[in-house]
Amino acid sequence: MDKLVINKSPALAGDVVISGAKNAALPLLMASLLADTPITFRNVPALRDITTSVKLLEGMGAKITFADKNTLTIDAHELTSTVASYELVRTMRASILVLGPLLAKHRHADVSLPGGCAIGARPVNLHLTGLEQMGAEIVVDEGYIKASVVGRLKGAHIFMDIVSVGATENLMMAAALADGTTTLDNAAREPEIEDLANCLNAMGANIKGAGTSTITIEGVSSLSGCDYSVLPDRIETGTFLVAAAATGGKIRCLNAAPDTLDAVLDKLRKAGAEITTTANTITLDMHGKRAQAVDIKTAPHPAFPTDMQAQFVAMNCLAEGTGVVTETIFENRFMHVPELQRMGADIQLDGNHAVCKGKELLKGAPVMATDLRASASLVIAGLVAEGETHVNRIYHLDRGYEAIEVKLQALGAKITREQE
Ligand SMILES: CC(=O)N[C@H]1[C@@H](OP(=O)(O)OP(=O)(O)OC[C@H]2O[C@@H](n3ccc(=O)[nH]c3=O)[C@H](O)[C@@H]2O)O[C@H](CO)[C@@H](O)[C@@H]1O
Ligand SMILES: C=C(OP(=O)(O)O)C(=O)O
Repeated sequence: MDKLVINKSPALAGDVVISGAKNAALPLLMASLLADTPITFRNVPALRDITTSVKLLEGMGAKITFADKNTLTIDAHELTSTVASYELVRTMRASILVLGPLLAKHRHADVSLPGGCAIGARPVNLHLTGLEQMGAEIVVDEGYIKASVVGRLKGAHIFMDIVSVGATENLMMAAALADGTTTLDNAAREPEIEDLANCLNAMGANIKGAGTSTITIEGVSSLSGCDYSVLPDRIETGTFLVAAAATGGKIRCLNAAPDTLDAVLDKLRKAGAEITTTANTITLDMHGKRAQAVDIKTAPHPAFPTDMQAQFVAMNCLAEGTGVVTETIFENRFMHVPELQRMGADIQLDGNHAVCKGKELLKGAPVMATDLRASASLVIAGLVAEGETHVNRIYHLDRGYEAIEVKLQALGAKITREQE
């Protein structure tokens, strides 16, 4: 397995081109299962999770061709199987998103239960009860969700008592081909939900209200392919901005979507960054200053995203003052804290709060992380720590960041990828 070797780096400077969003691309790829004709996706990030999704869809009989590393065409109108096996699902939880489309189009699906992961238990009860409300018969047997429906799924009024990105996406895709109208209440409002709705509408669906907490889907009898460009990755963007802020740098993110990052940009401004935006660029300038520690509380969009929490913890560790970081989405999302402590960070964990006292100095160390954003936070810490940091087991980082070391090198970071 590869590792990243990082040395204390100068203030990051220059331009970085943002990739398409992992969390938009994954549901979009699964939505191709609904289409009767080929669908082309552009701005698809070259990531391990995309490779896994391609394997998953190909395993079901979909034909997939790449025009280049970020453009692919999927023809999934004829499938040979409706099974998503444990081997693939366990490496990527978003595989659960094949359930709604398979059920809606092919009327049955066997999808491995994703199981827990490093950041929490992550149950899928809302996905299942929503589909049951639409008429699906679901049993969980030998670790598999075995779902079927006689005839078409039926539109339903579904209230979700927890805001869930994945459940909203799965149910929206299922409802697109259902018979009648579905209303999703207390729906997630993440930009990736809007991106999926936009693509489904381009395929012929009739979805209104995506991006608000009530989504109405008028089912249609068939969907066709289209040509769709994936939304820019707001979490990748935020990660580069925080890396620049932690190093006192000045960077410009190109091909970004500033509108999707309000809560993150607000916190960066509070940390002392000067931020300017155009329609698709974000410039951050710390004017060489050390960041101020900031308080963060994660919550569903449009509040502060849990996927940016770890990166801000890393920044707070070297900032001026004390920042209290509160995680409200996942019960175990402080895996980066013990590793940052090994680098000398002063962080006190108290339930779902991490109290980060900024220090003048962190020291490089061998570290590793068991989830994606925790790994990103260790990379940021490595850029500002004295000496050498080895971020081991970067499997997770490769799930969600396209060529992170290449993009950081171009900004002046001292980072290389080596064999462990
Ligand atoms: C591929 C993708 O888009 N992943 C994102 C998605 O994950 P994902 O869609 O898995 O996250 P959810 O929004 O579903 O999870 C939010 C909370 O709801 C709970 N829950 C969820 C479903 C359910 O049936 N029952 C239930 O209790 C979860 O355990 C969690 O505590 O949103 C998360 C929250 O913004 C992000 O961190 C992930 O990066
Ligand atoms: C938690 C994340 O992803 P996933 O839902 O794919 O595990 C993430 O992107 O930070």
